[in-house]
Formats: sequence, C-alpha cells, structure tokens
Amino acid sequence: MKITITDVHKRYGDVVALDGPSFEVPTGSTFGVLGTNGAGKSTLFGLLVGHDTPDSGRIEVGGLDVEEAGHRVRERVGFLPEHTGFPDAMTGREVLEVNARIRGLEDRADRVDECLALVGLSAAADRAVSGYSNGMGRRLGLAAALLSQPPVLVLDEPTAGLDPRGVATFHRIVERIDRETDATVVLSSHVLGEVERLCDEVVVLDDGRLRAAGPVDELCAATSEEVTVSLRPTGDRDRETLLEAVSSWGSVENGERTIDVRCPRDDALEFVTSLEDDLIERFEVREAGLEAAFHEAIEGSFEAGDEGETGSADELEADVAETREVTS
Ligand SMILES: Nc1ncnc2c1ncn2[C@@H]1O[C@H](COP(=O)(O)OP(=O)(O)OP(=O)(O)O)[C@@H](O)[C@H]1O
Repeated sequence: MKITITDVHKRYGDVVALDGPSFEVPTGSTFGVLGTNGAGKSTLFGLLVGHDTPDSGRIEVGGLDVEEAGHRVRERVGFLPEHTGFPDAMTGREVLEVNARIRGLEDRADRVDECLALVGLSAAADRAVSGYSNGMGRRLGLAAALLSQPPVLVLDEPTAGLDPRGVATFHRIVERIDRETDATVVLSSHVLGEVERLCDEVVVLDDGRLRAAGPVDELCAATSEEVTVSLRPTGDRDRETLLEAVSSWGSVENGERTIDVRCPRDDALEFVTSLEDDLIERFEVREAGLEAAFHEAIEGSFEAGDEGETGSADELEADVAETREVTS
C-alpha cells in the first residue's frame, strides 16, 4: 500500500515542526525516516496515522486521504508510537486481547499468543504491565501494532530501549515481513547501521524540511567524498602502532576486531599503500555508508550523483590490493 506525503506543514505555536516535505513510500518497501532530534519525525508519524491534522498539505495511505478517511486509514495501519502507555493493571495478554477486539479480529486468542511469542513476551504474558521494563513495553507495543497483520506498519524508534536480543528479534521480524508479505513498513531510527540493514529507501529530515531522499544504496554511493577503510591488525601488539599510523588520515574507530578509518576517497589508495605490510592482516574498502550520507544531507553539502575521482569502493580496494602486491 503506497503512501504519499505532499507539501505537509505543521506548526506548534512558533515552532515549525514540518516545513513542506513531499515524498512517496512505495508499496511493500521498508522505508526509513531519519533526522536529528526534533527534526519532525514523530510529528509526521502522528499525521500519517491520523492522530493529528496538518496545517496544510496532504497525506494519502493507499489512495485514502488521512484527513478525510481517518478511521479507514487507522484500520489499515499498525502503529508503534515513540512513547507507549498501557493501563498498569492489565496484563500484556489483556492489552493485546482488548486491541484485538477493537480491531474485530477473529481467532483472537491464537493471534494474541502468536504475537506474544513473536516479540518474546510469552513468559511474561500474564504479568501486569506495571511490572514491565521499558524494553518489554516496547515489545508489547510492537506486538499490538502487528496484531491485525496490517498492510502498513508505522514504527517510531522501534528499537529504542531494547536490549541486543530484542533488537535482533525486531530485525528478524521486519526482515520476515519484508520477505514474506507485501506490507509497507515505515520506521524511524537513530541507529543508521540498522536503517542501512533494514530499509530499501530513506528520507532525511532536518528542521521539518526534506534534506535527502532515495534508495539507501544510491544515497550511500552518492556520498563519494569518503570511504571507510577497515583494517584487521596482525596482532594486538601491532594495534597501537597501527592506530598511530592511521590517526592522521581520517576519523578512526577502534573496533573489537578491526580499525575503521573514514577518509577522503581520493586519499584511500595512498593511505593503505603507506601502511607497512606486516601491520595488517587484511583490509577492506567500503562505501562510508548511510552515516556519511546522513551527515552530508544535514550539513547541506549533499549532492546526489556527486562522484569522486577514484571510482567505487570495490574498484579502490582492487587498486590498493594491486599496488600493495607490486610494492611488497
Ligand atoms: N505537541 C507539541 N507541542 C509543541 N511542540 C511540539 C509538539 N510536538 C512536537 N513539537 C515540536 O516540534 C518539533 C518536531 O518534534 P518531533 O517530536 O516531531 O521531532 P522528532 O524528529 O520525532 O525528534 P526525536 O528524534 O527527538 O524524537 C520539535 O521542535 C518539538 O519540540
């Protein structure tokens, strides 16, 4: 089910929460809405699910105008808000049963059990939600959104507050929805690696405005100014020497297994060939990815189709490998 956002404006007093973004979410896609804090993501989601109305502009879900047909739109959309609140005295199972009844679901008990299992809450199903942790509350919210197997899922920061297991479970659920159904999933997240993994397309909002939009692959490839060079040190003893050697080439992330250096694309060849052979066991050159695309979009320097002189990360990696062979 396609979603169309056209020139949507929303203010709260003096605060401009949305300043005219327009974009389309294709049917069946997993779509990421990115942005800094206060960029307007939750406001947009609130309008999308008909909890609030725009000052001007139009939002359509599957051809239905949200303002004109709010009730019918809500039937089609499963929503996980940024802040979930459930009646304290109810158990997790009761919360889902009430939701299932409101949605008019048949075989309610089975579907409730299924959703509890899906989000890993079966064992806690009969405990009062007042005793749930924040992460458990998020999982229950997700289960509620999934209950009716809606054609559209809108998930506001679904993994915020989840433990690593909860995050992995959530990723599996979204990947399965993507693989096995035609549902459209719109999600926001500040974890760009997660968005890169799950989403086909993204938009980047800042101060309520659309700063970038497009397929994740294309946005990542277009931010050609930088690449990430990932180096595997030969041994722990060499790690310190290697860290010193790479420090002037770009921003360095000292990971558990690799040292990742984000550097200008045009410097990558010289950089890797400058490193002594016995310091690194292996290397890889990757597009700097969504993180670079995000920052470029926010900082205003993003231009789609902007290509560096030295070609793709794969080509660069091959060039470096060849040069290292020749010089070693
Ligand atoms: N009900 C409200 N009353 C007044 N201002 C609001 C209200 N809701 C949102 N805003 C303001 O609108 C702007 C956009 O807020 P919104 O919550 O949509 O951002 P967000 O991108 O979801 O942020 P975050 O990533 O921090 O959750 C912010 O400046 C916020 O303070």
